[in-house]
Amino acid sequence: MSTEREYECIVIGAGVQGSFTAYQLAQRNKKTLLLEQFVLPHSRGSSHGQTRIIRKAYEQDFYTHIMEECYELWAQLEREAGVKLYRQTGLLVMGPENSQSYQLFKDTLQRNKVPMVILNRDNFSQHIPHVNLAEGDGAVVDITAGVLYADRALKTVQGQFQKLGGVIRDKEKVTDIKPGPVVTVSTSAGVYRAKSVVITAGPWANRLLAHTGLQLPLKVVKINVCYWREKVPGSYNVKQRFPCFLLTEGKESKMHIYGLPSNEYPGLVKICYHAGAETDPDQRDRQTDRSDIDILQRYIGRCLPGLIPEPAVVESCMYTLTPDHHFVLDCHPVYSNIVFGAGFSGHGFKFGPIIGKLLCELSLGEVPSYDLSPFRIRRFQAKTKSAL
Ligand SMILES: Cc1cc2nc3c(=O)[nH]c(=O)nc-3n(C[C@H](O)[C@H](O)[C@H](O)COP(=O)(O)OP(=O)(O)OC[C@H]3O[C@@H](n4cnc5c(N)ncnc54)[C@H](O)[C@@H]3O)c2cc1C
Ligand SMILES: O=C(O)[C@@H]1CCCCN1
Repeated sequence: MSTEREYECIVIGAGVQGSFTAYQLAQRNKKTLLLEQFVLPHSRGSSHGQTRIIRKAYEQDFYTHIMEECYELWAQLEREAGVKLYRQTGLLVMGPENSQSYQLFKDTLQRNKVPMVILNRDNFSQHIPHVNLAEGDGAVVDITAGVLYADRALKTVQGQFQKLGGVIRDKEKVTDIKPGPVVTVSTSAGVYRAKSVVITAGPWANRLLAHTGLQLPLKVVKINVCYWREKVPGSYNVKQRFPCFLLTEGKESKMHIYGLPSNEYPGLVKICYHAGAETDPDQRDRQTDRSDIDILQRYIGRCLPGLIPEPAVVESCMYTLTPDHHFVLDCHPVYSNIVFGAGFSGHGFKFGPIIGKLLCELSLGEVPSYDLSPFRIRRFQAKTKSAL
């Protein structure tokens, strides 16, 4: 086999997680191949679109802790590539004052001394114009939060990987993985071998893992990415310092509604529902459920009076959900040189740099920089079907 087909590591899937993993490996001077089934860039997975929220506000300390270093890694990439990837806007968290979820967000921010502001009913509209705070809701702002320029970030990290000598082969679908001390990876265009393989296939994770005899309890859902028109252009604009926002569990829904200031499409504010209907990732566009849009319309009509409660643009994206909505970062239980990152459950983008670092460490057999117990597959126990 020629040396172009032999690598120290092969990463499968060039979304945000695979791209950062490949970049980390190349930074460690590992000869790395990044394989992608579609022509890059594409909009058929989970990492496309112009914007994503970055925040330290979480219900669990472990995410807030990891974000400390993650912000630094984003800034490092910005400096290295000379590109702006992050814009600070703050994140407004709103939710029933007495609910567990809202209190957890607030407590985690306070306990971890994240710069924050607690708003009360009297000063709320002064700070956040054009938003009606629902009866009984509390409001707190994570000052550190903001927007990541997602498409630009992906292009940047892939470019830096290539500058370090990394190889990207797109339009090459992985069709088989043969485990062993050296792993053999077959694609639609050839056969490659590597000491280790990292699977970061997003919604297709279980398709790839099936080749290794492992299945994870993952559910793929389609998200309708909705943009809503401002009645007065600029009212919710990033330049007016309108923040990202997030609703914790409320009356209307068990999950969150969230939004980002108008930015990428002038006059349009991105507001979505944090849940969707199940889909086959290859049949995404055949899933036409719009019940989330009804919920959004009702919320916007009630609480965001400066928006026309009819979506102006609807795009599509997918979440890959785990039962507890925490990520999966682990080594294969039988083949330790096969590593995977999956189930990012609609909140993984901001963690890209650190997930890349952790998957790189796992694939090199190193002790990971953070305690991975919340992310290991053993938490699923009976739900992890293994044919092994
Ligand atoms: C609407 C929406 C809003 C979100 N908002 C936020 C947010 O505000 N903040 C945040 O942090 N996160 C957010 N997320 C979540 C975040 O975007 C995802 O967690 C993240 O993009 C997942 O990346 P990934 O690399 O795991 O998956 P993907 O981006 O799907 O990448 C997997 C890649 O693997 C490739 N692949 C699959 N099978 C094969 C194969 N056989 N051969 C070769 N290649 C293959 C796919 O084509 C794909 O490119 C949001 C997600 C959505 C959908
Ligand atoms: O990861 C995030 O920050 C957002 C929060 C709301 C749902 C979508 N993802």
